[in-house]
Amino acid sequence: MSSPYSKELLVAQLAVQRASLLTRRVFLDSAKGTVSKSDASPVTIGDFGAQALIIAALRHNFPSDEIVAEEEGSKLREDAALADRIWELVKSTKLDDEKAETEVLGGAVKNKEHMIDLIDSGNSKGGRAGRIWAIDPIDGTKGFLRGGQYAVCLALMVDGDVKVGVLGCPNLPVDDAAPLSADAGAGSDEGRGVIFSAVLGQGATSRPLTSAGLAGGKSIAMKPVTELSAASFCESVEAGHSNQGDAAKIAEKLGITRPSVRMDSQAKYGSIARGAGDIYLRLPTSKTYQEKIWDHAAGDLIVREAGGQVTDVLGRRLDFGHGRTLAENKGVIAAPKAVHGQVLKVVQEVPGV
Ligand SMILES: Nc1ncnc2c1ncn2[C@@H]1O[C@H](COP(=O)(O)OS(=O)(=O)O)[C@@H](OP(=O)(O)O)[C@H]1O
Ligand SMILES: [Mg+2]
Ligand SMILES: [Mg+2]
Ligand SMILES: [Mg+2]
Repeated sequence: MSSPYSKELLVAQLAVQRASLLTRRVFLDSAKGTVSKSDASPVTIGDFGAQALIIAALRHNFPSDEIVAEEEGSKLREDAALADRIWELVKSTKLDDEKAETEVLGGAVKNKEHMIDLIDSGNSKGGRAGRIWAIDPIDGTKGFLRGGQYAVCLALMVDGDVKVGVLGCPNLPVDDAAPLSADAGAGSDEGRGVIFSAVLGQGATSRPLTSAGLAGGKSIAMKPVTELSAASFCESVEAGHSNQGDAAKIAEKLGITRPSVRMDSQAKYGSIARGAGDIYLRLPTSKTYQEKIWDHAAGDLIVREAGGQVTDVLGRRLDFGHGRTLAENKGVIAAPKAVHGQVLKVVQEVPGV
């Protein structure tokens, strides 16, 4: 008998793999078709194209599941040139493995109109009931534009609980033992590109990102931390996304002398899950910003399945059942289970956090 969620895992991994290949093509292109959204954050043809390919694969396999995705298609109905560029990418990005491409992912998207409809269909409100997929087609879009790390993120929640999580990180080293670094390889694919995945209760894995079918996976685990002072921690690149000043105070109180590694996207969760780094701190910068579920769902499960604990700054589990946002959480602390309590205690000693 196959293990629970084996089909969901296979589809999610291949969908993330194909979408990651699309984003890689855009990453290498100097014209990324960037437009500004209503909240002034950027979105590119890579974000739209990756979202279309992932939703196409989900609709083919799980037509009645709901989907919460970051992007929407309205801009593409007003901007034909932009839609054309995305369509060129979407129709020409395929996995080399014919069986994976057609039998598992369902092959090519029919036409440009259908592509826009697919992009628009990730508009579920989310919630605590039923099967809901969360998609961030490019997490760390600012990093993607800067030449840094980014991640293609997909998670399945069932009744508000994350069951499957997959992260495609095209710019992280394939080697799980490579030290944590802000270096993103400057566009060279040599030795780079990894897919992290996890199923609840079944552990976490990493595998190389290839253009074929799925490459062999290896089990990953967080590194045991015996001395917190020797730990490495990572945080956001963007100072507006995480309070870097408070993080520095917390590191100092923990006796950590190494500077933080600033890395865009959920690549941070993947990096600590495989023991390249130890702790991920995301400290609120505003009282009103609500974290989005697609920015955390896959990473939360991958870290927990690799032996970590993930909470907010008040020590509460991240609750993905409140809708499109983590409305009842503030910030994120991800660390190996054995030291999470110590880190949380120090976080709570810093005034204002
Ligand atoms: N104010 C504020 N506070 C916290 N987080 C915010 C904020 N604004 C945006 N975002 C979200 O941050 C996502 C990028 O992830 P990171 O912050 O981990 O990476 S980065 O280093 O900042 O690029 C980014 O994800 P993408 O939009 O997918 O790039 C945003 O959803
Ligand atoms: Mg994001
Ligand atoms: Mg995004
Ligand atoms: Mg965004």
